[in-house]
Amino acid sequence: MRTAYSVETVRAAERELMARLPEGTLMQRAAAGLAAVCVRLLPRVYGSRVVLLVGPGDNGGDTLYAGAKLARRGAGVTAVAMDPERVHAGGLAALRAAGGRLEAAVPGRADLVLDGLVGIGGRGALRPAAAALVERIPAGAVVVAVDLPSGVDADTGEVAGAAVAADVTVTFGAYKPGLLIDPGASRAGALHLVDIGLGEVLPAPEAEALQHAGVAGLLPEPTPSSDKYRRGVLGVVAGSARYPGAAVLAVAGALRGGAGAVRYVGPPAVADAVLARYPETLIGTGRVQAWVVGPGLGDEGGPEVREALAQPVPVLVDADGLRGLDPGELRARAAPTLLTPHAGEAAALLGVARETVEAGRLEAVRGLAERYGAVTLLKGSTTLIAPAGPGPVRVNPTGTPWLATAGSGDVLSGLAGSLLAAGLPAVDAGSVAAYLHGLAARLTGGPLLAHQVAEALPRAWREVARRH
Ligand SMILES: NC(=O)C1=CN([C@@H]2O[C@H](COP(=O)(O)OP(=O)(O)OC[C@H]3O[C@@H](n4cnc5c(N)ncnc54)[C@H](O)[C@@H]3O)[C@@H](O)[C@H]2O)[C@@H](O)CC1
Ligand SMILES: Nc1ncnc2c1ncn2[C@@H]1O[C@H](COP(=O)(O)OP(=O)(O)O)[C@@H](O)[C@H]1O
Ligand SMILES: [K+]
Repeated sequence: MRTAYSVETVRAAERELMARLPEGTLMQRAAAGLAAVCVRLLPRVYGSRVVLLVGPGDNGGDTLYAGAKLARRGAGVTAVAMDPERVHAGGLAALRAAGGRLEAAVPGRADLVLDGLVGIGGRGALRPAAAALVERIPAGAVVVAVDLPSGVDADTGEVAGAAVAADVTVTFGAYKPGLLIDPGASRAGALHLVDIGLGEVLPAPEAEALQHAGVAGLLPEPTPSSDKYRRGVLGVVAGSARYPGAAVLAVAGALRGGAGAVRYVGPPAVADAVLARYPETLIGTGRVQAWVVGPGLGDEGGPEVREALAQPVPVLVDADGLRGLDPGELRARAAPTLLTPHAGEAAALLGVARETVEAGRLEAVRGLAERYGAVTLLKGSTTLIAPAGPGPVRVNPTGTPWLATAGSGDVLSGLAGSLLAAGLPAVDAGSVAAYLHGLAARLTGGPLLAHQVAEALPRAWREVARRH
C-alpha cells in the first residue's frame, strides 16, 4: 500500500523528528536523496548542465544543497531565484562554494531542471514571478520536481494556475495526496520517495493506493469447500429498451468478477439480450448477497431500485440509479451502500458544476460519502474511493484514458458488485474493482471496447494473483 499524508500531518511529524535531531539534518537527508535521483537520471554528471529554479522557502533550500552536490561532481549548475532577495542562505553558500552560480535569467538550454520553487508551503496559484520561471523551462530538459511540482496543491491535487509538469518527482518523508490525485498526479511524473526518517512518527494516512500485493490479499479466490452460493450471488437491475447494452456489460463485469451466479432483473427483451451473450445468467428475482442497480435504466426501473435498497444486503448504485437518491434513506440502511458516480453524476448529486468536481476530486468524493453516509467511488482520471466515515481515501493507481468509452462504467459496476456479493467490505470491493478494471484496460490497450475490458478481467486477476 502506498500511503499519502496531508501537509499538516507531515509538518507535525517533521517537527517531532526535528526536535530530536541536530538542526538541518532533515534538509541534508532530503538534498542527498534528491541529488542521488538526479545522478541516476543524468547519463553523465560531469559536464552536464543543471538549472535550479529556487523559491524563497526550504523547498529552495533542498534544491540548492542538491545542486551543490551535483556541482561538486562536475555539473555546471545555475540557480535562478524567484525572489533574489529571499534565497536560502546556507543553500546558496553551499552552491557557490561548490562552483555553482546564481543568475538572473533561466539559461536557454539544460539537461536537467530542478523545480524548487515551492513545496508543501505553497498556497494557491503560483505567483507571477514563479509562473514566469516555469514558462522558461528549456524544452528537452528532464524536469525533476522537488517534493512536489510547484503549482500543485499538496493536499488535494488541485491546480489553480500555472504548474510544473515534471518527469520525476522526488518527494520527502511521505507521499502527499496531491501526487496521487489528478490533475496534480499527471504533473508529477514518476514518483520517488526519499526516506528522511518520518516513518516512525507518522499517524494514519489521509490517502492510500493499493498495489498488486494488497489487491492479491483481497481477491476472493474459491476454496475446495466453495459452492456457487458461498462464492456470492449478485442481482443486477440494469438496462432498458433504450439502453439494453448496459445490462449485458454489467452482467459481463459481474461474471468475470468471479460471482458464483448472476441474477438479472429487467425487461424480458433485455433479459433475452443478456442470455444471448451470457447463457450463464439467471433471470428474475431470487435470493442474492448483493445488488447492482442503475446502469442503463433510463427512466425505468425506479421500483426495483427502491426494493433493492430496502433489502439488508450491500447495494451498489450507479448511473440512472443515482438520480433522486434520498440521503436520509441511504443513511438509514443497515447494510453497506456503494455509490459509483462519474464527475457529471457527482456534480448533480452535490448541486455543483462538473468542472468543480473535476478540479477538486478529493473534496467531492468526501462530500458525497459524508452526505449519503455511503462508500463513494468517484470515477474518472484517478478514481477515488471514500469510506462512509472517517479513514483514508483510496486512490486507484491503475487505468488508462482509453477507459473513457461508452459502457466501461457498466463493466465496473458489475465487477464491484460481484466483489460485494463475495463478501468484501464496500471500500475494498470498490478499490479492488477499480484496480482490476484499470489493469484489464491496460492489458487490452487502446482503442478499447467496454466488453473487451470485461473479457480481460481474468488476465488482470491472474496477473495480480500470480505475483503474490
Ligand atoms: N520542514 C522540514 O522538516 C523539511 C522540509 N523540507 C522542505 O521544505 C519544504 C517546505 O518549506 P517551506 O515551509 O519553507 O515552504 P516552501 O518552500 O514550500 O514554500 C514557501 C515559500 O513559498 C512562497 N509561496 C507560497 N505560495 C506561493 C505561490 N503560490 N507562489 C509563489 N510563492 C509562494 C511563500 O511566500 C514562502 O516563502 C518542503 O516542501 C521540503 O521541500 C525538506 O527539507 C525536508 C525537511
Ligand atoms: N480520463 C480518464 N482516465 C482514466 N479513466 C477514465 C477516464 N475517464 C473515464 N475513465 C474511466 O472509464 C469508466 C467510465 O465510466 P462511466 O463514465 O460510467 O461510463 P459509462 O456510463 O459509459 O459506462 C470509469 O471506470 C472511469 O473511471
Ligand atoms: K517544487
